[in-house]
Amino acid sequence: MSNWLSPYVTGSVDAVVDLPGSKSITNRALILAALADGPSRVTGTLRSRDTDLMLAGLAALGTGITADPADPTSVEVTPAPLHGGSVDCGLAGTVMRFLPVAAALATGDAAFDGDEQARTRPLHTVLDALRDLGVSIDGDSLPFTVHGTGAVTGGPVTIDASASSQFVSALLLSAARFTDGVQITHSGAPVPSMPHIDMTVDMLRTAGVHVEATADNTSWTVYPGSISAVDWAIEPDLSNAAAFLAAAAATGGRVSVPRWPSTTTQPGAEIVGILERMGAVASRGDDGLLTVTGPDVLSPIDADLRDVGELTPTIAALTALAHGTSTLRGIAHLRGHETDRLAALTMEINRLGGDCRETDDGLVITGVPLRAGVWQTYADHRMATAGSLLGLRVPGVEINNVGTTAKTLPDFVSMWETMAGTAS
Ligand SMILES: O=C(O)C1=C[C@@H](OP(=O)(O)O)[C@@H](O)[C@H](O)C1
Ligand SMILES: C=C(OP(=O)(O)O)C(=O)O
Repeated sequence: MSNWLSPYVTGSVDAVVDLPGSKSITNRALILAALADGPSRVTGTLRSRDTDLMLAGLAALGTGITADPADPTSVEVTPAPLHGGSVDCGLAGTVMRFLPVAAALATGDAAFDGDEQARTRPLHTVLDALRDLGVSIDGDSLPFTVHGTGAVTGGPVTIDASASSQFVSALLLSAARFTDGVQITHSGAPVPSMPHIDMTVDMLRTAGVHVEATADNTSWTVYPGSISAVDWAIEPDLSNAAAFLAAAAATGGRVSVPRWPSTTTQPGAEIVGILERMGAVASRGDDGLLTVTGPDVLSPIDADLRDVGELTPTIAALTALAHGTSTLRGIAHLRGHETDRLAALTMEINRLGGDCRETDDGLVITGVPLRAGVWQTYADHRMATAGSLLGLRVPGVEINNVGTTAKTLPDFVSMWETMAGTAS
């Protein structure tokens, strides 16, 4: 795969970057719309590999999906009784975990497969939970087949969700349509990415679903009932915004992101506080314009990223540019993301002459002078954006397969080059 020379800036960036919709909110809205009691319109839909796979998967199972030809981010979703079909999950966690639960409500066999690399991502927890809830499934990882009978009994189920919050979100999203709803008990090490479960609960409530969660983050109940059709307006993707805001921090420059929500369930919003801890200054105007201004020198941090693991590649790249040693903890579960992100970040930062060490649950990174080199991405969109961040400060960083950013941000290269002032 070809390499892309990521832009190097001698000064600082100064840009306004408008981000497309959130992957996480889009794929939840699409599932809820497909299971709702009437048609829904989703506006600001992210159109990227992960979300297009969700659209295609729902359509393959019988849901009516119509994108406005004049504005593909405006999508009409018309629920229909689900039937069997073939679903490609790509490398999308939200598709491989959320959709099988909806497919259990179908009449017929739903066959799931995905990228080679997706076959090793943790998945059996959600399939075992479905089995416990009365669903017949062949397989424990991709590829597998859900034998839907048109109904799921549901009821109590105990799972270990310490490898991914998506196991809980997956069950919650479809459970109102189970005959007995669901009562999930988590048993195991703490659940990562908790704000993503809060996002699921929040969206279920918006769709009129009765859902309860205990304060200790170990059990959730969804009562059986209908899911209301909702016209969903998707917020910009704040996790994708993080890499651009981090560019301001890395270069002592300024990046603004319009339409930053005043309140949000997206964990990506936490990037602002993290950048402030590293020395940046942030403000949000009444018009929703969030601006980050970078410091002359980046300070190291000691941060528990368990809730915001998705931000790790961005933060790790920044700490490799900071003056001092940073410790990132609480992120052992990143070994089951698109790739083993702890190993990948260590390998690639060190390949550029950096000083990164893996621990049991994270990374220890010391900022040292870096050199040119090829940054491998392991089919991971966030590895590509992390390498690009280093490329702003280190001349000659080439990103292998930058196209992997299409997973959640197909326009990444042009947006990044425009921000850096190198767009042709
Ligand atoms: O539910 C979601 O939309 C997500 C949950 C998180 O997964 P994990 O809990 O596996 O970290 C996050 O990292 C992923 O990018 C999106
Ligand atoms: C972990 C991620 O994705 P997925 O939804 O595929 O788990 C991510 O986008 O950082």
